[in-house]
Amino acid sequence: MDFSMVVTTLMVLVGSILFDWWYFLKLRGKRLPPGPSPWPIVGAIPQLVMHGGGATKLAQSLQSKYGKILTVWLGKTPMIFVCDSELAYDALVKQGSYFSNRVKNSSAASLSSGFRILTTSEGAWTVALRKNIITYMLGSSRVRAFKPLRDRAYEDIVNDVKSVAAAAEDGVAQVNLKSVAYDRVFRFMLVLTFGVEPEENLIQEIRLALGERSRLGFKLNLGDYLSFWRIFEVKHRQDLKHLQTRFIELYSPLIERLRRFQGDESVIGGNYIETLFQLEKDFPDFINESVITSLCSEFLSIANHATSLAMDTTLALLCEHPEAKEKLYREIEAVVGRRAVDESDVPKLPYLSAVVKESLRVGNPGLSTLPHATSELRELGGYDIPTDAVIIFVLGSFHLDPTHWSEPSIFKPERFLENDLDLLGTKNFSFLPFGAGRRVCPASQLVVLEMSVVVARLVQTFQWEKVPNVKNTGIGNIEFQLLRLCPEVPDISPRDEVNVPLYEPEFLGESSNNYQQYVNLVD
Ligand code: HEM
Repeated sequence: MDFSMVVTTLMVLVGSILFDWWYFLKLRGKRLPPGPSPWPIVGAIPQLVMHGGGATKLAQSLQSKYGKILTVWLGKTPMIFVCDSELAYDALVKQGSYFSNRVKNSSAASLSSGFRILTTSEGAWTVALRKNIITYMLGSSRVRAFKPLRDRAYEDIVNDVKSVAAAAEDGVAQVNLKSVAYDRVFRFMLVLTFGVEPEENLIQEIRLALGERSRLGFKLNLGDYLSFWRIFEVKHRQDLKHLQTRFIELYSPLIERLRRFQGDESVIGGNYIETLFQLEKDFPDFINESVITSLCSEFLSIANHATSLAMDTTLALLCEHPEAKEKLYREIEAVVGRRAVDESDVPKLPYLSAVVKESLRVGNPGLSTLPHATSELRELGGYDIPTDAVIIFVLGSFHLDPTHWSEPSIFKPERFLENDLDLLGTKNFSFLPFGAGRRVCPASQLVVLEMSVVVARLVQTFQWEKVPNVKNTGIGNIEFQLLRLCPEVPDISPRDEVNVPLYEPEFLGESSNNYQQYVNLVD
């Protein structure tokens, strides 16, 4: 490095430290919620590193000292954690139009084609994307229309587990349910996205790339909080760029095929790409191949982990509470009998619904919402919330709040037979697994249906027990990610054989094509 290079680097370093310091002092002047005193320049980053469990877990551990709304400084940025359900109601409902912005950071910028995906964008574009996903992908009529695809996924999950059981010598096998469920949910989501199940090697390539997206995208990038640190993240930014190019390579044959052969009989109509082509007509300047690619990656990655983790966690909780598992089995036997549980049975199975809700309460895969931001300086709980703050609603704290729940950390599905709490917090916010307000998760109906059927079929088909002494190998809760590693790898041994009915093709929605062709295509 020559002398002028050294001088320039030093000047950039000093300049960015001074900028961060000025920025920090500007925000320190506000009446922010209390929290640990920030260190100069770095804020609470050293505490975060020492804690090792991520910022949300750190905030939860500080709650008893600082109260239910607190600030943890990451470098120059205040992260405000709302651990109280009533304050969350104030922010997400009463002041919902201000608190529904998203936070911009460097990884999100690269992975979202300049913040044009649903989880990062704002304004008219967000409204259009939400409307698109709610009306054409996840709304009730579309959920009904895509039922045949889900039926196939349910059957595949049970069959995959059966083949593990069949291969076991003594009838007892170990199965990693998270990975079985992930694989089938992923394939289902691929068909929903592209209208066809891609060839096996392409599926594996997409899966690898999405794994890399989670790893790079949800990593805490210090450069977002300490400007000078950005010079150490050049490689990270290059990796993100390469990854986006890789996604374009992987998806473009699938997208191109849909563009060229619209109405192709072998494709499931109403897929995500087709809805994006429609959106392209309304927003020609806003959407392009790179944006479509980012939207697909978002759709595929947000959906799979959370759902398969939630299924896995529910089963693990049932294994820990055999009396609840037996009660569920008896309910299914009494109401459904010896045939496989179908989605249409779910409303007739109140204990199943209570099990799913209780699992989402104590083991919610999303410990918190995605990060929110305000569109202008607002007040919450008597404190200032500036536009530069990152705001996290800690759903896990609402769910374990002793003022709302008796014995909050105990798994007791019966409590949901006695209360009338729904999934969207319409009664109160003490139970809020999918968030609320303008940024509420649009997939709650789909997720609960999938969880209910998969858990019911697995309980009616197999005896499950937890493998003793399996330790959590995990990485725990990663910041801003709807991910939670579940330690359990349950043991299975087959119950009496259950006759899963052969798939009956049915209505697939207005623009859909012949299901049998789809079956031929994927078989
Ligand atoms: C157990 C499974 C799931 C849980 C617990 C869950 C929960 C959540 C939560 C807490 C949020 C953040 C809300 C906020 O920031 O205020 C969210 C956002 C979102 N979820 Fe889910 N989710 C699940 C599965 C899914 C699936 C399967 C999909 C898609 C098929 C999906 C699509 C989305 C989208 C697109 C957003 C962003 C909404 C926006 O920014 O406007 N989620 N989810």
